[in-house]
Amino acid sequence: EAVTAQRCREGQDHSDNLVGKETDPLSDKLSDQNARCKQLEEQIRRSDEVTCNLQHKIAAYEREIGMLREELLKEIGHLEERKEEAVKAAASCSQEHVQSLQDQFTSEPGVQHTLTHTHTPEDTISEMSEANKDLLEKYRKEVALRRKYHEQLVELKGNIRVLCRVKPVLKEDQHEEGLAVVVTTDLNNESALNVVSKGKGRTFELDKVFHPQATQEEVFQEIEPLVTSCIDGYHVCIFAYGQTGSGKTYTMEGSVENPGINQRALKHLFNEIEDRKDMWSYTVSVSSVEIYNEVLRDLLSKDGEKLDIKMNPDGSGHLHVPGLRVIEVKSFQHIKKVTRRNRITFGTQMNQHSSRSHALLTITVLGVDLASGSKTCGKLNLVDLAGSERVWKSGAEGERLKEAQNINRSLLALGDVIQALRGRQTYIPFRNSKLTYLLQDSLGKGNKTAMVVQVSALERNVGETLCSLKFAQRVCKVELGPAARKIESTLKTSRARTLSDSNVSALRLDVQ
Ligand SMILES: Nc1ncnc2c1ncn2[C@@H]1O[C@H](COP(=O)(O)OP(=O)(O)OP(=O)(O)O)[C@@H](O)[C@H]1O
Repeated sequence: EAVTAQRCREGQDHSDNLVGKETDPLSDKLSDQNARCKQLEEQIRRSDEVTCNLQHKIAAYEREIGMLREELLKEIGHLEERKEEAVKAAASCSQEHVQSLQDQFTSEPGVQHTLTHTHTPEDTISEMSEANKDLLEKYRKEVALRRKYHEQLVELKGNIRVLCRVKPVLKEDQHEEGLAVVVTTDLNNESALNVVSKGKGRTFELDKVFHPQATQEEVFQEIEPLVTSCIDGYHVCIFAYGQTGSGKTYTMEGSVENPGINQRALKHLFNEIEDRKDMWSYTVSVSSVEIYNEVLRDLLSKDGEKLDIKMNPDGSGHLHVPGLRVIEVKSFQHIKKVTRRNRITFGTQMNQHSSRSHALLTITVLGVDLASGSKTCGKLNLVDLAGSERVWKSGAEGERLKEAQNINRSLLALGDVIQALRGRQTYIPFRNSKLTYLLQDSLGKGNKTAMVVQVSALERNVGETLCSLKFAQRVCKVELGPAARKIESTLKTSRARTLSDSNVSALRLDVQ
């Protein structure tokens, strides 16, 4: 029995040893995994800390930008006040001077004789014109300072800005299905937009989001610095993107009572030109084209003449559109007369008055500095794109299908160009559509661009809203490098460079 018991104990020890041998590696693995988990938890904690820090930094930068902007505006206000004071002081001083001279002439005939010999009226006039020169010089310096601040402000904001405008729910939307509001803005964060789709929430970060009640003036205020840049000799492109009926035309053209970006930009442009007339002479000209089914038409010609885009035979390397009507305009009223548009519109299931063409209004501003004779050439492209909805949703067939396919193809080409810019590719496919070909000199390096992405807040449009916002985020991540003024001495070469640079990998893209 004792022997049996001894064997049993030995057997037990043996099987314990076996189990121990099998479980040892497992518990080692377990403790390895536990250590790894702890490491990962530590990493997550550190990443959270970094994210939190970055969020604080971003908030601080945004506050700083806000403060800088306020300071700049104040500074501009002060400069304006100082300019007015100086001009007033100079005017009253010269009046007093003239008055006292006249008094002396009339009251003391003897003085006339003395003055003729010691201080002639010509001397006085030349003194006064010297004083005026001084004032003009001061004024020039102030304007230059103002421009510098203005450029800093634009640089601070970045040279490709993606704005989003949420269309308010209108009475005419009320009778249809899918009326729940699924797109919301954030009161505390003016660059965030929340979209709920299939029960899931998603937040998009853009440069600026306008809530549905935002006014036309509020939208324009964001665009205004870019319009001013165009007078300073930059190439600027502002375009509206979004599904049919999302408010592109409302934002760009607006209504009679509530004009949109186009009219406000033109008014601003002519006001600025008037303000600078003592120092600069400007020539403003406009052209207007429509791209419908990949056919380019001149909207300023009587019968919408068909046009083509070609390389300029002058060897400068930039594009031109032979036969395009370019009309010189003298005032805001004049420009309104010549730009009456005639876009091709057809009804689709999405919107009775949907515009199925891309419309481009281009304003060229040539400036001559009266003092130095140097010249600038700015260009403002205002682009109202055709609806971005996917073909299947617009219920298109036959002609309409072809039309929708062309629209989608050109918007896709626009996306590809942006993707290529983002990816620092050596080849940028500008030629894949008439739209991108025409926008070539506004989308490459050295230009300033703002895209207003229009979205509907309603559930029934949520698929298109998500598509538009994804497109917007792609654009948002493209950095075009510092913008470049087009000044005449370097105009030819810089323009040529702008075009050819777009085709090489020299783009300084800072993509996240
Ligand atoms: N912010 C807004 N406030 C008031 N009404 C608006 C606003 N945005 C759009 N609308 C109205 O919604 C309707 C559709 O807008 P709009 O024609 O601008 O859309 P769209 O995107 O240009 O369409 P399409 O692609 O067909 O040109 C119009 O009646 C317009 O007046």
